[in-house]
Amino acid sequence: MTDSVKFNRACVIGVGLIGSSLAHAMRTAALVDEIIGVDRDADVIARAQKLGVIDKGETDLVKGVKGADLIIVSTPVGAIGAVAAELASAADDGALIIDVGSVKGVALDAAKAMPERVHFVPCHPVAGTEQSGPEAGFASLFHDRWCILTPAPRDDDAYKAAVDKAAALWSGVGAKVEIMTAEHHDLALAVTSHLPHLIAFTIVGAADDVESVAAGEIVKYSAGGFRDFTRIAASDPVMWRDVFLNNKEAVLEVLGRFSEELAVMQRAIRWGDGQALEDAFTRVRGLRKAIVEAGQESAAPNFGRDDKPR
Ligand SMILES: NC(=O)c1ccc[n+]([C@@H]2O[C@H](COP(=O)([O-])OP(=O)(O)OC[C@H]3O[C@@H](n4cnc5c(N)ncnc54)[C@H](O)[C@@H]3O)[C@@H](O)[C@H]2O)c1
Ligand SMILES: O=C(O)C(=O)C[C@]1(C(=O)O)C=C[C@@H](O)C=C1
Repeated sequence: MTDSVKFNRACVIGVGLIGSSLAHAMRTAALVDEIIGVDRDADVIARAQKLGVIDKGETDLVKGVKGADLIIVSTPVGAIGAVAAELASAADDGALIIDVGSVKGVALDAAKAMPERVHFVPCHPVAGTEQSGPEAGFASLFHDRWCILTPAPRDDDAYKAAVDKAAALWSGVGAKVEIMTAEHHDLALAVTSHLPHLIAFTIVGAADDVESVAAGEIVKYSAGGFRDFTRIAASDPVMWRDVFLNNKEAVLEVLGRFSEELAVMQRAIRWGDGQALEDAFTRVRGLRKAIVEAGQESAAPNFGRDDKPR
């Protein structure tokens, strides 16, 4: 395992929340000399440059990645395949390519399709917020958070070294690194991230549909639980559209189980079965305790981080 790592030129493709956070974090940790931003939106490039997130910017990927020894694909998941296909010929020999997508099956397919001269290591930092765009990024986003790597099945030494380098990069920005298969990642994250987002989008939508409760009342009485759901439901629609389209099977599997549990609750409420409700709530309360003890809970609303712009 490589202990420390340093890049000459990083190219961040998709300079939004995660791309700009990684740019800030790499700069803070002195892991890179120069950062080039590539985004399909020229306005994002202009804003990122003004904020000092990137040194130079480009809307043309082929020009932007020239000379980069590190390429970070931080676009929505639905764009990873097409971006990787361009990188197959545009990236310099020996370049390390990572993505940060929330679904790993699609990134693994892209990594497998890469020529051997470049090294694509799929990554997912399990850290984020409901905000998007270059203004939302901050250097400490990845501190003490997990970053999951799902490497391609390549056993040549150059690829193994690239996986080590990717791990060292994430450690260098404060993350804890874990390696697993893309399939396992996508099922685990369907449970811990994708289904919760789907539920939040649905709950907030359902509240909006209850015509006899005025919108003003929803705002007025949103002090606790519902307010937390509205934060999650404010997440980027394009990002989440792509997550659900690209992790269809795992999400449908956990959604099926959720629906069964919900039906059990519905039945207990209908029949006044207090014991069933109490037993179910007691069982899940233990999970929250375990998460807090493992230090994985975040103190909303600003995650306890001083440098997070709000
Ligand atoms: N937001 C989170 O909490 C979070 C956490 C971990 C991982 N992720 C993953 O990180 C990735 C980026 O998410 P984000 O929240 O930073 O999104 P974002 O909307 O803040 O930024 C995405 C950027 O990508 C650009 N883009 C889109 N398609 C492009 C293309 N084909 N070529 C170049 N640029 C393109 C957009 O213009 C935008 O600036 C997603 O894959 C997401 O699943 C997000
Ligand atoms: O805290 C939040 O706002 C998040 O939604 C972050 C979160 C998550 O579900 O935990 C969202 C998507 C990612 O792929 C990783 C992290």
